Amino acid sequence: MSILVTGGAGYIGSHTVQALLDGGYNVVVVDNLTTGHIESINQAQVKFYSCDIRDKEMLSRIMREHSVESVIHFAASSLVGESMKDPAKYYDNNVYGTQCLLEAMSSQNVKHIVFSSTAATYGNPKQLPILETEPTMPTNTYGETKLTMERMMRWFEQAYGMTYVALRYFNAAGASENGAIGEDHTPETHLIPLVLQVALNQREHISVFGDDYDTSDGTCIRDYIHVSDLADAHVKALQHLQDGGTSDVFNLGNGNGYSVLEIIEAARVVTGHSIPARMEARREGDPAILIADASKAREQLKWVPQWTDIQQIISSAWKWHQANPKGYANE
Ligand SMILES: NC(=O)c1ccc[n+]([C@@H]2O[C@H](COP(=O)([O-])OP(=O)(O)OC[C@H]3O[C@@H](n4cnc5c(N)ncnc54)[C@H](O)[C@@H]3O)[C@@H](O)[C@H]2O)c1
Ligand SMILES: O=c1ccn([C@@H]2O[C@H](COP(=O)(O)OP(=O)(O)O[C@H]3O[C@H](CO)[C@H](O)[C@H](O)[C@H]3O)[C@@H](O)[C@H]2O)c(=O)[nH]1
Repeated sequence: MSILVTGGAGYIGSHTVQALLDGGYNVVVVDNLTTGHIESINQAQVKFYSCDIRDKEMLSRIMREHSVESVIHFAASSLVGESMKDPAKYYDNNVYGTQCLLEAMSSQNVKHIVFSSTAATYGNPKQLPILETEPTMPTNTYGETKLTMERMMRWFEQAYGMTYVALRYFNAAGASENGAIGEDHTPETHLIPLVLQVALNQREHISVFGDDYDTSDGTCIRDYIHVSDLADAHVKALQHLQDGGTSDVFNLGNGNGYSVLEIIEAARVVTGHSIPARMEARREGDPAILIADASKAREQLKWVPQWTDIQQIISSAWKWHQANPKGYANE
């Protein structure tokens, strides 16, 4: 029996693959390598297929050949800004891609799926910190497609009986403790790696997208969660389903909000670099504040994040970026 990981060569996927291997699982990865890196996969331990999730036939064949029992589904397009400019790409890759995956699963009688959802499903929340019961009103196409994917799973469960866990994560950050894998996106759009590129003198300054939000310092507030804690939550969610647990939705975050300016300041302390910042216009689709209440995952999945300090999280990313200033291209 194997676990199929879609998008397993990506940032969060590769860390989860490592956590699954550490947990003794057989792992099969499918990834079309649009944003992922083959170097992030240990091919001696993992069966890797260069495959697009929209290729239903190939997915079905892989599931059959490897007696796939459950799926962990990361493969998606996931940039808020891009999703506002190219919504068709997001409906095609995220919604249609997930439909193909679920159809392949039902054709092969694969029973469980753990799925990457996002805080972007909430939009601008009315209550903070955000509980899973908060209304979902996405402010961007990316969040809308993720919500559609969640709903699709609910209907597929009713029709075909497969159970799912949707993990709504907040902002992933950091790198593996042993320094083997980390975040490498081209182009990079995420705040922490961009700030660290300034510290590496690869960029002259960090742009701050809007300082006129209704927050303490006017910049957006996010809840940053370490990628290894996310990986651990996936293994726990998988075990929940394998143990007969019901389908559910869980937030994954630390419950602490940091503004863009606070992240830049924390990175100055970690790196010792002045990290010049320049105020710019708002980025389309950005909600002002996203902070998780993840007590449900703590209680029901027994998930306990280990990386709760923002300087620790940034230090872990800094270690990776210093050792791999060009990402996986270094190797
Ligand atoms: N990074 C975050 O802060 C964050 C927060 C919330 C949710 N998420 C979600 O987590 C998941 C992983 O995010 P990430 O930051 O690791 O992204 P990533 O881009 O590093 O990883 C995505 C992987 O999926 C692959 N992929 C994309 N489309 C594919 C397709 N059609 N067929 C096969 N493979 C495909 C890519 O090549 C890549 O390896 C995404 O679904 C994202 O929406 C990320
Ligand atoms: O150069 C930059 C980059 C980002 N930001 C700001 O920093 C904050 C964080 O932005 P990121 O791009 O790092 O992350 P997002 O909050 O946009 O999105 C991330 O977290 C979301 C959930 O909260 C989604 O799931 C998504 O996949 C993931 O990219 C935002 O306010 C953004 O406007 C800047 O000011 N300057």
